[in-house]
Parts: sequence; structure tokens; C-alpha cells
Amino acid sequence: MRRFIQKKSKEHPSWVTPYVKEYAGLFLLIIILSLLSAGCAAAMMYTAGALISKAALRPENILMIYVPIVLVRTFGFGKGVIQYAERLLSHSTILKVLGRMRVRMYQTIEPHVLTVRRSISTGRVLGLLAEDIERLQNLYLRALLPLCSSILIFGVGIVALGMYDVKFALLLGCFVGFLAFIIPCIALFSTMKRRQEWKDRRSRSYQELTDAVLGLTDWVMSGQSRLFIEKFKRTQQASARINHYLRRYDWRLNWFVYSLSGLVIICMTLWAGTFAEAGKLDVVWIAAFGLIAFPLMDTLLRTSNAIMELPEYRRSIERIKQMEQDANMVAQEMKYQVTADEIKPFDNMASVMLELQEVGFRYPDTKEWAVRQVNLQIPQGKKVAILGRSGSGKSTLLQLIQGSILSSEGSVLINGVTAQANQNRLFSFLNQSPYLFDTSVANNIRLACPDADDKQIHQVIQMVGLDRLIDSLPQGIHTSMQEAGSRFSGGERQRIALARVLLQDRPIVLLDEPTVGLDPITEKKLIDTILDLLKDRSLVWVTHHLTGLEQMDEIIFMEDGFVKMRGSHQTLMANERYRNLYELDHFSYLL
Ligand SMILES: Nc1ncnc2c1ncn2[C@@H]1O[C@H](COP(=O)(O)OP(=O)(O)OP(=O)(O)O)[C@@H](O)[C@H]1O
Repeated sequence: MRRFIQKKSKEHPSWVTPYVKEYAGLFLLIIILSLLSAGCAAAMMYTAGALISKAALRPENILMIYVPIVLVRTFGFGKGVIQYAERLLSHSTILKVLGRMRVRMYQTIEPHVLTVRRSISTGRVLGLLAEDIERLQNLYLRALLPLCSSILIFGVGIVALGMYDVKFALLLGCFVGFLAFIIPCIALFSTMKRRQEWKDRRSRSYQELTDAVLGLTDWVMSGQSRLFIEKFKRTQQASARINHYLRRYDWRLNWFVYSLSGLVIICMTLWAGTFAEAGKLDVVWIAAFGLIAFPLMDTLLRTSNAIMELPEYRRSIERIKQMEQDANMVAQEMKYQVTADEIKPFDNMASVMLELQEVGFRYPDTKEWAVRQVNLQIPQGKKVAILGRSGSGKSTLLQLIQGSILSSEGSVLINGVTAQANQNRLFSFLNQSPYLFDTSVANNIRLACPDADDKQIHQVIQMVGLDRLIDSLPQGIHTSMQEAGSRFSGGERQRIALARVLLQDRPIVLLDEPTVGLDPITEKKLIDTILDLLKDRSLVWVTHHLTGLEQMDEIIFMEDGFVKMRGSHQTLMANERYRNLYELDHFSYLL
């Protein structure tokens, strides 16, 4: 458990403790509710036991039976209501925690999106992380909270029993502790290797399948699809065998633990019997002591599931942390260490001057320059397009502008300050495949600005022209993405990402081929919307297409890292090469 709680440092805070601290009050309330619910169940059985015993005697007064009947009903009713309240509260709290985690993940990756994209495919990374983060809800719901409640119930139960008989309480405490806590730990360690192997195989085969689906056409074209299917089947069968073994093991373990828990009930009844014989306990309470053990053991034995699942949660946390570190590391590797003098946040966000002076960049351990001698001035509101063949240096130039990598020579300045120093406040980014999370439409847009209210969300939705579509969804902006996701086309997904950018309200927007994969008409409409909505912002747009270039202030052609041709659309039209390219691209668009 310490491994879950402790692994943190100032730079990499834990993915569990900050949220537990932040919602400590709610967590405490959930634990109290779960204790009350277990208490009601125990009290119900206890009074039911007393009632049965009393009813077997000849009561002097009908009230002797009637009071326990009312109590049994009250506790029975209370258990259901409190348990329901506990579930509602715990799910609502966990959803709040998950929301915070998603925003944190987005904010970690978003500033480095240009550099991270090089080594890790962003959409897939975010997908994986969303899955892992979702799994963490079970860490709270099925592990941390039940474990806390069980430990408390265990402690309170033993202390209460100790008030009658210390020796028996200690003996029973050891036995129950062994059943509820020690046996699951032993079982976990003895099967750890196999569990790990099963998880590894499963994720490997998932990766293989994803790869195969992505490259389906190539498999079919090469006539090797049968080969792949057979190999995949073999992997699946091997992991099914391990899974079968583990399920049988878990089933036997549960059977063993629950059988032994029967012993606890027998011990309690026998102890209450001898206690009554010695005249220390009224005989009617014998059954009560026997029955109270049922609900308490049931709650305690749930810890075994929680303990068995701990490694799974640990791996999820490790993967998330790893990704967080990778994202920072990839960016740091090429990053410039900003000196304190350079971190001068400037206030005038409405007028930002971006300037590249003789900028050059060489990737570590390479001889070739990826970008060389680039000069560029982008005053607020200027629109610049960067074109060039694959490998000509466009993305590297975009990263230099964003400040996520440091120029090897020359400088990138924003209002005279290094871009990197103000990176998080200056740039928005729109790429080829914006990721939509499995949460509501509103939350997907709000990701870029967690404080935005519903009114602002509606406003940006209207601006990007999605209001009719979103209003037609069953719950409008609160419709879950899972329900709505399939209804969004590529262009509409880009519009949602554009709504995020609008909400972010940053002076410079970097566009990395956001229209790739769209049909020409949708592409043209999207470009018009982007240029219209972002008219006050500076734009740096990496593209392979010449559609929409008429509206740009400057077009830059990159070749082998150098700027080979530049100018406005009108001036470049005088250049035969540009005119040919434009006509070719425009002709294909008209087709
Ligand atoms: N991380 C890296 N390490 C070493 N070389 C790199 C790295 N990233 C890019 N390069 C090289 O730098 C040059 C410019 O690459 P860059 O990605 O900027 O080109 P691009 O025009 O954006 O290409 P594309 O259109 O395919 O994205 C290429 O020769 C590329 O191989």
C-alpha cells in the first residue's frame, strides 16, 4: 500500500494522494457511511438473533418481542438506505477525482504535443492513458475505500469483543486477520508471476491486433492474413490457458476462505455459549453473537479482492507516471534551460510579436541541419503557412517556434523574450487527430479551460457551427462522448478541437495539418471557419495542401531545412513553380 501512497516528488506528484487529500472530507464520509451500513447489517443480525431466542422463551411482556422486531426492521431499512447513499457519494467523489486526473494529464501533454508526437503517437497515448485513468476509479472504489472500512470494522469489532473477553478477542482477531489480510497476500505473491505473464500477453496481443487492424490492407495485399490470424489465435489460446488457471485458483481460494470463515461463526456461538454457561451473558444473546459474525465476515472478506487487484492498479499508476515523465523527458532532452532573467511574463497578451532570427537546429547526434538560417517575423494577427516535402523541416520549425526545442543557432523571441519561457500561456495547438475522451461533450471542450461554464461552452460550440448537431443529442452538451462519438465525422471532431482552442484564448495558434483526411469540401469549409474565427490571432499553419493559401499573409516553402521560397500568394503567383503547384492542387480540389 505504501508504494501507492508514497511514490512522489515535487516534480512528479503522486497520482493518488493529492486527490485523497483534496477530497478528504468526502472520503471520510464515504468510509463512515460504509461503517454505518456494515453496522446496521450487524445490528440487524444481532437483534434478529436476540429476537429468535426471546421468541423461543415465554416472554413476560409482548414489548420484549415487539422492540427487537422494530429494531430489525429499522436496521434492515437503514442498511439499504445508507449503502445506497454510500454508493452514490463514492461514485460522485470518484468522478470528480477522475475529472481532475484527466485535466492534469491533458495539461501535462498538451504543451509538449509537438515534441512528444515525434516519439509517441499522441492519440494512442491519450487513449491508453484514458483507459488507465479510468481503471484508477476502481482503486478507490474497490480497493482503498473497502480496505479502510474493513480495517476499521476489524479494529472496532475486536475492541468491542475485547470488552467481554480479551483473550478470545485476541485469538479471534488473529484468525480473522489471517483470513482477511494474510491469506490474500500469500495468494497474490504465489501467483504474481502468472498474473504478470497474463497481463503482458494480453497487452501484447492487443497491440498486435491494433497494429494488424491499422495495417489491414497491407496484410491482405501481401497475402499473409491467414498467417497473422493463426499466430494471433495461438497467443490468445496461451493467454486463455493462464487465465483459466488463475480463475480456478481464485475460485478455490474463495471457497477455502469462506469455509474457514464459517469457523469464526461457530467459534463465536460456542464462545457465547460458554460465556452464558458461566453466567456472564444472558442466554438469549448466544444466537445474537453467532449471527453478528455473518455480515461482519462478509465485509471483511471483500478485502481479499481488493488486495489481489493492487498490482493491477500499481501498473496503471506506473504507466501514467511513465508517460508523464516521458512527455517531460522528450521535451527536456532538446529543451533550453531558461534562465531566471528570461522568465519575464509579459502582460500584453493582445499584442505578441514572434521573431525568428537566423534560426538553425540540429537534432542531438546528427550531422545534418533539420532547419537552417530561418528568419521570420509574425506580428499579432499575421497568418503564415509553412509548406514543403516530407522531411524538409516543417515540424521542427513549428517546435522551434513553440519553444519546445531550443535553436542550435540564432534565436526565437516573443516580444524580445524566449518563446519557451511563456510557452504555456501563448500557444494553442490543433493537429491532425484531436482526441475525444469518453466523457461528456462539454468536458471534452472544457479540457482546455477547466473553469469555463456551460454558457461559454455553448458560445464556442455555436461559433464553430456545431450548435445544431449538439442540440440534437439526447442531453445536449452533457451527452457522453461514447454515445455521441460515432455521430461525429472527422470535420466535426476538428471543430470540437477548434472549440477547445477558442476557449483557450491564446494569442498564437499552431496548426499541424488539421485538415488531413478530410474531403475537399469539408476541408475548405473548415479552413474558412478557422481563418474566420481566429482572425485576431497569429497563425502558423503547416500544410501539404495549397487550399486556403490565398488568405495567408506569408507562405514559406521549406527544402532541406532552408526557406527556399517565400511571399504572399499574390507575389508567389508570379513564380512559375508556385503557380504550377497551386493550379495542380486547385484543380484536384475542383475535381
Ligand atoms: N527526433 C529526431 N532525431 C533526429 N532527426 C530527426 C528527428 N526528427 C526529425 N528529424 C529529421 O529532421 C529533418 C526534418 O524533419 P521534420 O520532421 O521537421 O520534417 P517535416 O517537413 O515536418 O516532415 P513531415 O512532413 O513528414 O512531418 C528530417 O530529415 C528528419 O529525419
